[in-house]
Amino acid sequence: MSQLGAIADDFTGATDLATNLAKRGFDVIVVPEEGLGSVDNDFSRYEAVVVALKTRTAPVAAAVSDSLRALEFLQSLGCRRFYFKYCSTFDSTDEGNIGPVLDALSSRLGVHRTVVVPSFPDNGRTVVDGVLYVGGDLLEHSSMRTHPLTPMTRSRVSEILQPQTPNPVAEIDSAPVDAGDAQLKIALDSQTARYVVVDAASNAQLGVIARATSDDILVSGGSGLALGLEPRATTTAPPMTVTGGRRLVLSGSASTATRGQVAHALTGMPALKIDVQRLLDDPEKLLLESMDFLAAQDPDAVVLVYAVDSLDDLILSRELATGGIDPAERVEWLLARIAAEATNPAHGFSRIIVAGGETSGAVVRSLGLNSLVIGKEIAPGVCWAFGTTRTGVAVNLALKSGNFGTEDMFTTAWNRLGG
Ligand SMILES: Nc1ncnc2c1ncn2[C@@H]1O[C@H](COP(=O)(O)OP(=O)(O)OP(=O)(O)O)[C@@H](O)[C@H]1O
Ligand SMILES: O=C(O)[C@@H](O)C(=O)CO
Repeated sequence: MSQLGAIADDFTGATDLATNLAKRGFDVIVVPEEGLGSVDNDFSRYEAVVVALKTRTAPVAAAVSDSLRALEFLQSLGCRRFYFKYCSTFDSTDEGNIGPVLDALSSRLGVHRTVVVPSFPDNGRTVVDGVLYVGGDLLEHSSMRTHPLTPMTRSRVSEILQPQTPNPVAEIDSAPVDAGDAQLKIALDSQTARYVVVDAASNAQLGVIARATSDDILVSGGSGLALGLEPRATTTAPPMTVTGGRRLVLSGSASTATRGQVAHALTGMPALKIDVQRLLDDPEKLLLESMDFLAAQDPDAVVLVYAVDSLDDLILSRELATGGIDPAERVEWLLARIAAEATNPAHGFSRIIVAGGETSGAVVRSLGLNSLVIGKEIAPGVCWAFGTTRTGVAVNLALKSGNFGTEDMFTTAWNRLGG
């Protein structure tokens, strides 16, 4: 069987998908965009390769060209089946990139029909009658409505995707899914639309969709669809390397779950909140002060640097944003620079949890990681990973999507790392 090649539109999404592939027994590696040209790596032993891009909120042309470059890389490895991973809450406005990237990938691959399956029931994301729910609430009534970058104000997946593509988007409800994979395949094969949103509210239904599309060259969705793939024989992959350096949490996420995790961590963890006004005024000075703060903490403590503990922080940032400087970019810049400085042996941090997809992309870019080996699952869609920075420092990272993970995750995830 040839390798599965996946393209994820953000970094936490890539490790989310890799977590679920590993759960199905796949020996899987995540390759950040910077690693695509790396000649040092041999990815041939992996059963699945997930390319991590930072294209979710990129300009459309850049998202398309990066995705095609990732596809060419995966084809050069010999992959013949592809999985385009986007967010289980879609995270894409009318100007968004999911439609254009699907158009580009399917045209390049000569594919006439691709399923659209955002469901991830283990994290409460389900599609019923074409409508996306988050923990039982309509997507448009969930916290995604106020997301700083990709506010979701509709819930019907076809209505979100259709404005992004000239190709028709159809829907298949749960009846053919519940009739089993042969019936679903007939229903899919009778579609003339290029994209077909398929209902799924359980892992059993995702299993049916995965079997019905097992011959498809291209599938698309959240990471949940991977939980439906046929399990592989137990992997013979060596265990992930565990480092022993200092521990850090970098949170640039404003999501509801992250704010709960920050509040929980603040009850016992040394913490530094980013002062956005000072970040806009003198970013280099704030970086220096942040590093002084880290250096002053007990080396055995987990240290937290965070951007948001209340939605009021985002309102304040909007008020402060002047002169074309984007506070969100500045926050990403600061957290990424802190990660790079903190992993310098002089500071000694090598175990880091990063909260937020965009934030994770900025941090992984800044560290210059060429690949991420996947370790133990921490929570649905979140795992430990291992990589080596461009300066040769071995690090363990957990990249956490904004709304994933238990409230005590910043304190307890370390227990899953072992070592
Ligand atoms: N105080 C702030 N003011 C303005 N922007 C901020 C502030 N704090 C964080 N941000 C920005 O908000 C964005 C949060 O996006 P990110 O993807 O990292 O988290 P998320 O949306 O919660 O996670 P996910 O995409 O995984 O659901 C980042 O660009 C971050 O820099
Ligand atoms: O699919 C999800 O919900 C996550 O992997 C994600 O992409 C959030 O950024």
